[in-house]
Amino acid sequence: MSQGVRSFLPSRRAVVGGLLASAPLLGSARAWAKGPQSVDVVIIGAGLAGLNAAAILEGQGLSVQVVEASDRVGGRLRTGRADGYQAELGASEVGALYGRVRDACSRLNVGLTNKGGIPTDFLLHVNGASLRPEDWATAPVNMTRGAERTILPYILQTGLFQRWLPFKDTAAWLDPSNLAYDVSAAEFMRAKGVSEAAIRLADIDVNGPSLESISALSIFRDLARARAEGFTDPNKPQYGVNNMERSYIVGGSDVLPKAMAAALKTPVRLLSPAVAVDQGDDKVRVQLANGDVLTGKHLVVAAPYSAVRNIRFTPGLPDAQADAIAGALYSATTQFHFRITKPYWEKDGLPPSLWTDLPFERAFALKSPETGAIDTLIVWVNGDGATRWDDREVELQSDLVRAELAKVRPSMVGSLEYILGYSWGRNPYVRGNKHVFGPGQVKRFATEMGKPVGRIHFAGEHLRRLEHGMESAMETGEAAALEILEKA
Ligand SMILES: Cc1cc2nc3c(=O)[nH]c(=O)nc-3n(C[C@H](O)[C@H](O)[C@H](O)COP(=O)(O)OP(=O)(O)OC[C@H]3O[C@@H](n4cnc5c(N)ncnc54)[C@H](O)[C@@H]3O)c2cc1C
Repeated sequence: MSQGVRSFLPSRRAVVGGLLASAPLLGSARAWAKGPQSVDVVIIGAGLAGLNAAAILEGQGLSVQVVEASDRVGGRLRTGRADGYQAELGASEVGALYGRVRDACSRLNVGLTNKGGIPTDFLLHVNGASLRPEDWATAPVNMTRGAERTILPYILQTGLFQRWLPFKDTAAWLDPSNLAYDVSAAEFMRAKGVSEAAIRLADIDVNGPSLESISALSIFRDLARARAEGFTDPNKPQYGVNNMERSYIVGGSDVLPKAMAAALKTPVRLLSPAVAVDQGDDKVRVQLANGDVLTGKHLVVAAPYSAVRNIRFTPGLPDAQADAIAGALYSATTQFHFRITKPYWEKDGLPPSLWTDLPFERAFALKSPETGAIDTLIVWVNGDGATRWDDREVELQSDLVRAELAKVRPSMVGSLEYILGYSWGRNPYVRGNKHVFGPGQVKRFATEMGKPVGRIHFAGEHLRRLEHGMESAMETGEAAALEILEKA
């Protein structure tokens, strides 16, 4: 971890620790009531960002009403449960440096475990041929060139960008000297002499719509953060088998946001999408889809900018915020969970997981940490690949996945039972897995897009500075709460 980050974190945590120490955090069980019409702070969105802001503000004696568009709290923490099977459909890995998430777990008696699904080796399926990773460098279907040929396709994207990483400090992505990297990642690769064949393969793993549409600086930002967390080896994939330490929430990721919501004095108002915001001199009015109006002295908008796009602001927001909202780019992600009923890899003698250039992209066969048996297959599609299928229900998409798997790997036929799936691109209140910057967007609005506009404050992972994932949601919720407390 860079010195800059290390020196930053304790002071922030100390401030919030002090605030939370006085917070009455255990609420009683209650029904989801309609709630008050007028409060100190209205918060739009009951993901970790909104819930953390609410906890801090309530802890300081302010009255808070969180409104949530969907029928549940947690946003991108979503645990599916079906037929005795528990599936994380959103966030699951709690990084070693997630101070705020870990702190919230410990205050709310939410358990963490280090036991998660254990990854297994990949079979490659590229340009119509199946092959083992050890045969990749010399395979005729390997169309990459020169030194690229020795880099496994699932390491190409992170491996190359990690080798080129121009900064190690997690905060440096906002340094004006790094704006030269705010260009299309694909263009950046071409300028480095990377072949079109390698760009095509690297695109499969990009956590953004595509390498063409995402800024190289956006990738460098994430890699600098992943590096702080222990992902330092460019020869290993970012997922699976590297040395990053992780924990998982006992009972499922959604246990944490549920506990955070239950600890609030005023229950979260579910099924209440905010549709319009009117800011006056001394208050902000928030109109919900059912016509109800809530009034707050302040507002925290803790919904993804992909959803904030559908909220009308009067007066209109300044250019930086308006541009950031209109241009917000999210990586679609769809997952399909299968129970493995027969060890298909014993039939064909090949590695259990699959990495492919086919529409379903990747299939992770996971070993149970309890039994050691390989019992789960998670098919995970990212970016434009996921968007391509998002015109149909996930159940229909799962039929396509099964048909593709059968073509590539006949031994899988009759060995898998589909349990459940989820498309984040189809969720109208999120529209993707995470926010990324397009070429030129860091320069255009990264430093301005989260600044308060009068009584309106912004939070959510899209405004992350030093952190990522769940921790960034907590970080930005905390920042919005502190902005309001400084004024109150
Ligand atoms: C598949 C997947 C895997 C991930 N894996 C990890 C991981 O392993 N580790 C990690 O740290 N992070 C991971 N993440 C990222 C992490 O989940 C997010 O960074 C974090 O949860 C975002 O929190 P948030 O509060 O900013 O937004 P959200 O969780 O999206 O919450 C925003 C809320 O606002 C609501 N909303 C939207 N519009 C309105 C409206 N008009 N009115 C009222 N409410 C509205 C939404 O319904 C939602 O509940 C993953 C995400 C996904 C999708």
